[in-house]
Amino acid sequence: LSIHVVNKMGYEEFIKSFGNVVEHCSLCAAAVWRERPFRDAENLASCFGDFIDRLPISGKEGILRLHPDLAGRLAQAGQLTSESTREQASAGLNTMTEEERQRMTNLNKRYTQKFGFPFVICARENKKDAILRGLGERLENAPQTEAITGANEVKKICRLRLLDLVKPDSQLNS
Ligand SMILES: NC(=O)NC1=NC(=O)NC1=O
Repeated sequence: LSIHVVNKMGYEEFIKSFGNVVEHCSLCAAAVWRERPFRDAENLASCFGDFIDRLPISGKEGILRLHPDLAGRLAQAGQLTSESTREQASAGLNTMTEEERQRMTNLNKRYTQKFGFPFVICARENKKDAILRGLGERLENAPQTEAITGANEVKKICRLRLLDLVKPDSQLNS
């Protein structure tokens, strides 16, 4: 997509195109549409980021609750969205040993029990060892801290998904 095409979209088309750049949260796209026109993909990503930053803690937690666990039940059942499937595979989460998977499952369960939302990290910026380490470390954080830390990871995931969708004109045969 060219940013010029994006800027001409009505909100239905915009939501259809960007409804999953924040996992299962088309509300974000529905809200960000009003900020058009966007200069480029980075500007579009920062509009999504600002929307997430402006949410109250309850809204940030809500966005985190919409995320699938890493290497969790949905992943093992092959029921992740295509974006999540690709991201989790890129971190090597689909090639874990049984021991690693067990450790991930236990840590995810402890994290979700403590915070009331799942552990979210940008899988494209981390490999499985960093993810397991991050999960163990962040488990010690205060709830308020983790809602914000998780939301910042969602912003990284969202930006990378947008950069996949919106290409600079130089890269398009427009
Ligand atoms: N719980 C998660 O962190 N999920 C995910 N992170 C990603 O980068 N993709 C996901 O599906």
